[in-house]
Amino acid sequence: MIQIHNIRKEFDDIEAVKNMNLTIEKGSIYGLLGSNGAGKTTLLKIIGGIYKQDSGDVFISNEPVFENVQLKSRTIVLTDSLYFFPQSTVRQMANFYQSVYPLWNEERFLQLNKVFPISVNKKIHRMSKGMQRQVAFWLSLSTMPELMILDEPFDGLDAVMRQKVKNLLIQDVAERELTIIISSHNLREVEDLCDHIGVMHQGEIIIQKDLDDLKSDVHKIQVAFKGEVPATFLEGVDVLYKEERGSVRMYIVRGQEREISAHVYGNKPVLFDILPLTLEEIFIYEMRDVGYAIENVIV
Ligand SMILES: Nc1ncnc2c1ncn2[C@@H]1O[C@H](COP(=O)(O)OP(=O)(O)OP(=O)(O)O)[C@@H](O)[C@H]1O
Repeated sequence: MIQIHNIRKEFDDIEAVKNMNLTIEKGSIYGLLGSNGAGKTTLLKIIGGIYKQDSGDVFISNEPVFENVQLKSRTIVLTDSLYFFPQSTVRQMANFYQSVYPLWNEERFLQLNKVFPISVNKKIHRMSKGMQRQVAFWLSLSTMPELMILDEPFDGLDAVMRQKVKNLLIQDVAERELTIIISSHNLREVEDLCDHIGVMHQGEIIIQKDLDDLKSDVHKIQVAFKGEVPATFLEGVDVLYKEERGSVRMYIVRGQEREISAHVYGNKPVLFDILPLTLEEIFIYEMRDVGYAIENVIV
């Protein structure tokens, strides 16, 4: 389990992470979303022990994270900039990982060559961006990590390879309780992978929920009434966003489907439809609710 208590991190005069509290259960896949500059990478680097927080505590399995060599040997942090030794081949990098990560699994490394069809003798710097990312996953998964921290991890991978990597990650979560924290702007990707979601904005977590609960808590409704919208209708709904298309109104509302439907029917609509939202839509509307302009996002 990862426990974060009241952490803060400042760069010069920017408060990148503000008084944050967060708990991530072992074996879960936690999706960290947020606007540009929200503080996601900073938070991930603090959890990965790369940055030290200015105040507060971070514990993984009850151990403090920063400068904890034991924990680092069971943690993989994959960011958008990958690092390999200059001129090294896959085999040479694998030998290095083997010397640093005590749980290195050579058998798995050899087996994964079927998933990542790259010669172990090939020099990594001569590979394409996507192939280098494949090598990063190949090496990372062979270290048998307990925690993987992934910042925009699928950039450069083709659709087939993305699916293969996702399957490997899910398999490790199911079979050996790997914990994954993943930050991505590709919300569709996060939607099929994650079980928990945290949304960051200006250094704070503004929403944190089980993904299924999050999706069952926000709905899109289309409704039309004979004449004006009844005041009693508007009083009983928590509206995140509204749009008018002639006499049909579209509302994004918070609440459970059954209660919303009962409330709308009570106001005698001439037309009513209720739909679930995608994670991408929920993100856009929730961000609007905290003042992040989306006028140009909705078309
Ligand atoms: N090394 C650094 N030095 C100074 N300021 C930094 C540094 N790293 C991050 N920041 C600042 O901290 C804030 C949070 O940045 P961070 O990279 O954590 O955001 P992010 O949510 O990952 O953004 P994005 O989605 O754009 O990648 C930003 O204002 C950024 O300019």
